[in-house]
Amino acid sequence: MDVLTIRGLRKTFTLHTIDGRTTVSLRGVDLDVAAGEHVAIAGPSGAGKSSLLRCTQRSYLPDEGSIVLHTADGPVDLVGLPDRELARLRGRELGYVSQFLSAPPRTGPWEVVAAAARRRGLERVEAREAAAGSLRRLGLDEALWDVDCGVLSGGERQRVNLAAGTVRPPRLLLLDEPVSALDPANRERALELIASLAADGVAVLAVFHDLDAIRRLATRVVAMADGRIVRAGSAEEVLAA
Ligand SMILES: Nc1ncnc2c1ncn2[C@@H]1O[C@H](COP(=O)(O)OP(=O)(O)OP(=O)(O)O)[C@@H](O)[C@H]1O
Repeated sequence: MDVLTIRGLRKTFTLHTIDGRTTVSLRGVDLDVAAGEHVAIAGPSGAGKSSLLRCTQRSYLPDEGSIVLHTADGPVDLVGLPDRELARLRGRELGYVSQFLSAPPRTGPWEVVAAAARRRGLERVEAREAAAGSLRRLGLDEALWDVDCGVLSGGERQRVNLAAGTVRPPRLLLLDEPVSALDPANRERALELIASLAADGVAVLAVFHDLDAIRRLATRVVAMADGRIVRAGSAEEVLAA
């Protein structure tokens, strides 16, 4: 069952500060991601990997094409979706985990992750419990659960981010380098958590620079170059090429 259907996606940036020069980041991308699939996007710097994730999250608005999320209420094209509808979907069905945590001031990890669980439909008490389970699973020291996220280390923040993205997982989860700041033991916990999402039917679209993570997690790899998908297949096939 497809969760995400992308067709003819194009994105060009106009650099107003440099005489209106343009950079093309996506030159017509077609991609499907099914429930329980983990699709890793590989490719050199500047290939368009993050642009593809950001267009799907709709933090970038594409110039052309469609990005259809097959939600509980039927298919929805995220391109052109009104902001209110988009905000509702981002809470419940579309998750995005970047390298960086953006938490409101003076909130702690437990509160941040519980708020994510509540947006996905859990009641207050269950949300707190689910958040505690996620933080524990990612090995975040309990002494840190109520401290201001602003004082956490990069690796601690990354785990809070991942816990918020995966607690009560959404239908489609976008991951942009989610384990880049983690030490080996915590990286291992995080990869195990991400691997377990497939069993819940979550569709994952991810960018990892780390080839070992791609080999372990991806059910399919798509290689991008110069704004296009140039190859797709198993991790072995695509990474060998
Ligand atoms: N906000 C932006 N403004 C202008 N140009 C951008 C912007 N975002 C991306 N680009 C351009 O689009 C192209 C693709 O960038 P993108 O970040 O998607 O590549 P990437 O494959 O994720 O690279 P990396 O692996 O280095 O993160 C690049 O040429 C980049 O300069």
